[in-house]
Amino acid sequence: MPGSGELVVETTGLHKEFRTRRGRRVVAVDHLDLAVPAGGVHGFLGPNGSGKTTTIRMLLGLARPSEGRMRLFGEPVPQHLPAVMSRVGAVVEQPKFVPSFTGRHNLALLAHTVGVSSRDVDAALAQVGLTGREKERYKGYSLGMKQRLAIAATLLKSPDLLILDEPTNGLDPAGIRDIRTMIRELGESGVTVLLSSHILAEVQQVCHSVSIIGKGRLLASGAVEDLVGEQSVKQVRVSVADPASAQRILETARFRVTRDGDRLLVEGADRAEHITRVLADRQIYVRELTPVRADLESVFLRLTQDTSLHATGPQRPAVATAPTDGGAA
Ligand SMILES: Nc1ncnc2c1ncn2[C@@H]1O[C@H](COP(=O)(O)OP(=O)(O)OP(=O)(O)O)[C@@H](O)[C@H]1O
Repeated sequence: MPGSGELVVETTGLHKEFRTRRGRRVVAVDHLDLAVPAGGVHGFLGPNGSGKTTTIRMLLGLARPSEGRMRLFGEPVPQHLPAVMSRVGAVVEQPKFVPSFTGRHNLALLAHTVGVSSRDVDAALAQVGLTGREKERYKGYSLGMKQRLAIAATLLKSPDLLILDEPTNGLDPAGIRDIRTMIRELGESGVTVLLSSHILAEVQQVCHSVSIIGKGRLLASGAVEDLVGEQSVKQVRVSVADPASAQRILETARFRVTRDGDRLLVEGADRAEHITRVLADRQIYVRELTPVRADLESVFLRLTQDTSLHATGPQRPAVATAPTDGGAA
């Protein structure tokens, strides 16, 4: 196991450009600095097409970077990939299982090739919650069960790092919940999980830390709590007897107000006193006034929407959030 404080995954200035058949340049990953600490679940978040899969493919030696450096467990890759690959499990695409074989038979075949025992097969099946379903044929498995078997296959060699690329894609809500629980348990068991996803609400419940990317660039990274705290929307939720009148009064006083059921969301968390006074002057008395904390989803939306407003160019946030006003073409 890596020591505490050690980075399991690290990229510095990682850059990848593709050329389309017509010769157009596509920047898939733009000078990306990633730092994934040991232990727990790290979310690798970004909208579709933001460069997550390309980054993961480069880490695994499946694509060649145009520029930049990468390390896994402190070792430079792809140069030292053979030395560290035994510690890495990855589900990037659906592995090829034999449809007519049972789940267990498929895993046993793989176990044979990686040289682990049938006891390890049963342990991996138990870890992904397939115990009791292992004697069913693979072709009868639901998408969620297939995904779990794919993860079980990577667990056979007891990896220290598990890389999962959009593992809940195409699953129904129950399947998503099952996979989420499983990922959380894996993170708690000491495995470092790098979980790529564009589904934010999902990730917030599972991840300890995240890196958020947009258009191949790092927009923010750090502990979920810190990101949510720093990027808080600076709104207050106001409850009054007559929200419609209160909204009119506050808007006249140049506050930005939105309706939230029978309450109001007012921008300007630092102006709580002013809000109370403006309303009291018109005989409207505040029953509740609470600051609204952002969730990861609203942080993500704001950050990724901001990137669409700025030209592309390298940004290197030191620790937490990247400035969104520094992009240069
Ligand atoms: N082989 C390729 N040739 C040309 N462009 C590519 C190639 N692979 C990826 N791209 C482009 O690179 C960008 C990043 O793609 P990538 O698949 O890494 O994003 P992603 O964040 O994983 O997206 P998704 O969530 O949709 O899987 C996209 O614009 C994509 O079209």
